Amino acid sequence: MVAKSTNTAGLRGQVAGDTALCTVGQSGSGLTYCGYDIADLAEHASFEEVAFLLQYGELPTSQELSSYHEQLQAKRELPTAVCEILERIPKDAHPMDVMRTGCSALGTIEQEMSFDEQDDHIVNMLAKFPGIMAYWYHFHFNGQRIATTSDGQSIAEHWLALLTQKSPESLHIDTMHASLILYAEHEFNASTFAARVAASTLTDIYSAVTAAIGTLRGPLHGGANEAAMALISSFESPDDAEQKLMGMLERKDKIMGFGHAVYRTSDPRNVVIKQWSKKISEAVGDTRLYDISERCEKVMWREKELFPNADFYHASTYHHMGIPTDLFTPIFVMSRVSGWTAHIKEQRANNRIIRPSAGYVGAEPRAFVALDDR
Ligand SMILES: CC(=O)SCCNC(=O)CCNC(=O)[C@H](O)C(C)(C)COP(=O)(O)OP(=O)(O)OC[C@H]1O[C@@H](n2cnc3c(N)ncnc32)[C@H](O)[C@@H]1OP(=O)(O)O
Ligand SMILES: O=C([O-])CC(=O)C(=O)O
Repeated sequence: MVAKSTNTAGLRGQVAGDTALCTVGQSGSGLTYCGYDIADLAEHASFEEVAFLLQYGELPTSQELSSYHEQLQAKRELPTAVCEILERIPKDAHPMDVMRTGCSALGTIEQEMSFDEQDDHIVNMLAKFPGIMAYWYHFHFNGQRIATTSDGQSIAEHWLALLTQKSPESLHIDTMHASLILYAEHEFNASTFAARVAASTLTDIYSAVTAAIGTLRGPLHGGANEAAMALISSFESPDDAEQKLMGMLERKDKIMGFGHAVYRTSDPRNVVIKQWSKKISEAVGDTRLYDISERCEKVMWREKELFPNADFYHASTYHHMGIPTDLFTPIFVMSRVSGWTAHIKEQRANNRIIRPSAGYVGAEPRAFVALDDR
């Protein structure tokens, strides 16, 4: 007899393994990395301190941090072969596909030959991902072969310097640090789980990260920051937003940047990125998108008890920093690679191949029918 559906859609709420890296929603809406509250990290730490924490389990001393900075800076330059591959990717490719291909290409040229080298390759990806995005972007949109090194001390500053080809202002650097910290890690989210599944086969670190990038790309996951931008920019004013949102909810449309698979009442990253969105909007003297976003937040809670997730206020924040919309999700990659690779290390340290079972809901056993008799 064929079994009934186990109805475990999305594996929601099921514990699929252990981690020492992160807790999500333990007190309803809490988020910690290695025991540290996200609000403290976002306020007091740099992204490099957080990346080090995830990679090694402890916050760095100042000596460890300067050595980490030096390692990261030393690895920024892209191999010529990677630049050549980036030049061949079409201009109309989605930048997330560029990140996926860039990561994969890097892994063919700077291969991980042994797991003993994993920490070097983690630093390599953290150092080079901004350059991969910026090189492809400037080659295709500005006809320039940029240098993928910069004077930028941090990954935040380096990325902004490569993107804008000028020294970024300190408000933008601080905002980018906070954003990269908020996006760094989130337990067994879809892309991290994909990375762990890949890692559990004992594949190389670039293959596992490539799988994760492809998974983050979708609009139900990391791609929601771009989709949220499309949403808020389709509204003319807060009143227009309210009116149109009501229609969308009636049609049962998905409202991008709202809701979460784990959090039930709020996403703790929202309060932080919302503050940065307000600051940046005020700094550019244009709070229209911020006001529209706030009205969306109010309507969504009133109508559906749905709240903005980490992606929603990232849209107005990045937009007012002058970042093109389709580069939003690649920034998520530059950050989340810290979390993915920490999970890959953790999986490797205590590995068993991840291979769950399926509840079978197909046809009853039946006799084979020859081709001519069908
Ligand atoms: C960094 C990140 O990846 S955060 C997530 C980014 N993704 C988005 O913002 C996309 C929009 N949001 C969504 O699609 C969902 O909320 C997800 C994918 C994040 C979570 O999905 P689920 O765990 O299945 O959501 P959940 O079980 O809470 O859904 C409950 C109900 O609310 C509805 N709902 C959830 N989110 C939304 C939304 N954004 N807009 C409209 N309705 C929604 C669901 O359709 C469901 O309705 P139903 O019971 O009538 O089917
Ligand atoms: O945890 C999730 O399902 C999605 C998410 O918020 C993230 O990956 O940051």
